[in-house]
Amino acid sequence: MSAEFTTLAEFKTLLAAAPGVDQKALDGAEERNGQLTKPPGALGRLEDMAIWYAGWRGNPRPSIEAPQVIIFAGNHGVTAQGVSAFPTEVTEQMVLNFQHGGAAINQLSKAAGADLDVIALDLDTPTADFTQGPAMTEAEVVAALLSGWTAVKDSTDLLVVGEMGIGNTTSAAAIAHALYAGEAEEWVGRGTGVDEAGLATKARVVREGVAANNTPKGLEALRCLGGRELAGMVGAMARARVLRIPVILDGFIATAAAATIGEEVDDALDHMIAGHVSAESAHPALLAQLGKEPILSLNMRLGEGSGAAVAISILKAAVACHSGMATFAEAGVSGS
Ligand SMILES: O=C(O)c1ccc[n+]([C@@H]2O[C@H](COP(=O)([O-])O)[C@@H](O)[C@H]2O)c1
Ligand SMILES: Cc1cc2nc[nH]c2cc1C
Repeated sequence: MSAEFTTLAEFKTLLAAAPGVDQKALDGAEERNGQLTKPPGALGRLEDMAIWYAGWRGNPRPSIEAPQVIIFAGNHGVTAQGVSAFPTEVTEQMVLNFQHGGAAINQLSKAAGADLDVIALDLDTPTADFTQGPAMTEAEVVAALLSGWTAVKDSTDLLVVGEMGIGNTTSAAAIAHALYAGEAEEWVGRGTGVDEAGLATKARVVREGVAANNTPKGLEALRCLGGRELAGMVGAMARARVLRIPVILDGFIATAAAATIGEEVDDALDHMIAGHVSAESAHPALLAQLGKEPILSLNMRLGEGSGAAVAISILKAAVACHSGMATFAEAGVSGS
């Protein structure tokens, strides 16, 4: 199959043409929700989640049978500046760990009944240090977007995209600073566990990176300040939109990646729900920018799609109630 897009402009055009929510299914799900054997609203946000899911699947009474978790891995030239508590080689070592089934995401995917795919993106060729200019060329970012685009299975009915990339909380902070201004200090956090000096270095690097790239916006922020694994996630999120597959967002890095397409196409994030708020200090502010309320708050800061993978079970519970419960009429229960 020839590549479906070869430039960022073509990618944006595909994303902008992707379908919206199925209003008929959404209305049908609302109506069904009102008939289920519970006081109105008694299942709280589970009700909203199930209706949202039904709308995107185009089915007022859906089920979740085939969740897919995809982890993208990439290396970052900006690590040369000393922005992470761990060395770059950990990215590749953790990819092997994912492949051997030894990481948290292996257990969390299994527990959620999800398939797990791991995609390592040119780990031997880190992106350029973005304090010196763009992290990626257009060809590089398009190649990573395509990896994500083609990784989503047609049969998937719920998608989690996660990442592994030493240094990528600095990339995500730089994207957030470029998109939403504020001070660099507000967007940096401890990542894998840097000390005070590391935090100050991260703020300097973010400030310099945003200035060196002339405060890029949208997909240019992804190209100039992101990394291959962020672009892989964006490609998969966009493909999911085309296939009407709902997406659960993971932590700080996944949310920053999503924000870049939110800037390009108004409603591009409507098929995405925030799985959790991570312990990375700027994640709450980033979620607020996107108007997303997280499902979980568990003080996690692992990445790998881990927080979103835990949230799969919550969404499954919501959809199971919505589609499996009896109505008042079916159960012979008196209404209010
Ligand atoms: O998902 C998050 O919110 C998150 C917060 C802190 C760290 N991480 C993970 O840690 C790595 C990046 O941390 P760092 O310190 O190298 O920038 C990367 O592999 C992420 O998956 C992830
Ligand atoms: C060990 C380790 C595991 C990770 N998983 C995601 N990011 C990570 C960073 C480190 C350092």
